[in-house]
Amino acid sequence: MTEAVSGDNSGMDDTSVPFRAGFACFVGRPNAGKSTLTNAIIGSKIAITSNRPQTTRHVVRGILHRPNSQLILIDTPGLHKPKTLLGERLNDQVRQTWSEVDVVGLCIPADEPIGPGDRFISREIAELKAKVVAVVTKTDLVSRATLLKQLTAVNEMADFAEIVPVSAITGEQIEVLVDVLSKHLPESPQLYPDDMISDEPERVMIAELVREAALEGVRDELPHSIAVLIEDVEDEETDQGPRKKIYAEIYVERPSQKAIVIGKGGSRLRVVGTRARKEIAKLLDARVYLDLHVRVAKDWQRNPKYLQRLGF
Ligand SMILES: Nc1nc2c(ncn2[C@@H]2O[C@H](COP(=O)(O)OP(=O)(O)OP(=O)(O)O)[C@@H](O)[C@H]2O)c(=O)[nH]1
Repeated sequence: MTEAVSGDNSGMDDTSVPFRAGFACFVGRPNAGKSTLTNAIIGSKIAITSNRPQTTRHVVRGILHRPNSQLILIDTPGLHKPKTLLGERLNDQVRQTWSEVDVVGLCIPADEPIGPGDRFISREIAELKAKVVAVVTKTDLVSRATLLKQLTAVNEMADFAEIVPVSAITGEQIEVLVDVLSKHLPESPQLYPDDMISDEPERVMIAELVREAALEGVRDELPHSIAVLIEDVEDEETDQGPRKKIYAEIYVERPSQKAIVIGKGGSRLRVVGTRARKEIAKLLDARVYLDLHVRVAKDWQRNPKYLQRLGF
């Protein structure tokens, strides 16, 4: 059980407490709430979330600065049964990430019984050098009694360093979780400068925002068939001042999917462009011009050439 107290040490200059820094990631079966939790902790929209499983593709990092620690969060895609080359590469990427972190937070939803998926992942991470903290997510969805039962079940499932119940939606216990994760980091000097919240390449983050906008409202029709490549980002001067000119390509697998993305007379693509542009402008804190193209790349999920181009 967690024994950490949530504390705001800001302003304190306590040299007797060693500085800790390192990497942490959340793992868990699809839909366990990993991305939402990462967002709640970092406080900025850097990992794509959706109510469909397996939407997190890229390893995204957020950096959390505290007076005595620096926690670097890595967001991994869910481990799943690989059906395509993309699936296999994603699983390799997940295992690679797991082997590099200091602390792993195993996310188990409070509102669903523990299943074979949770046990499978739990066994895999038990082999790692990392400390494993069990995170019981979505506590806002259950009663205290149900939560207590789930905490007991999690406690019996494996030997965790700690168990922390949280709700990413209400924010309950988020600070406690950060304290617990930070406590298990190794003693180390700061690894990144103070003002960084992410070292994910800007283009990957921009691509995620375009992808999210393109999927909005049509997730059922095109769940995994969309990928986005940022071809170029240019700084340009205009009469209204500087702005970023971004060239993005949306890849789909079939002409029918291209039609869905573009919509009648290009109507949907305009909405996608506007939505994505606003989000990108927020991310970059700049004026943005977005040039969007939709291309059909047959079976890109199975084609090593495309996968490489798209960064997998
Ligand atoms: N009520 C409630 N819902 C949550 C909470 N955390 C996540 N969810 C919802 O659960 C669903 C899945 O959350 P994600 O964060 O996308 O889950 P994930 O584990 O990253 O999923 P994959 O990317 O598929 O591996 C979304 O609909 C979230 O809104 C929470 O604390 N409370």
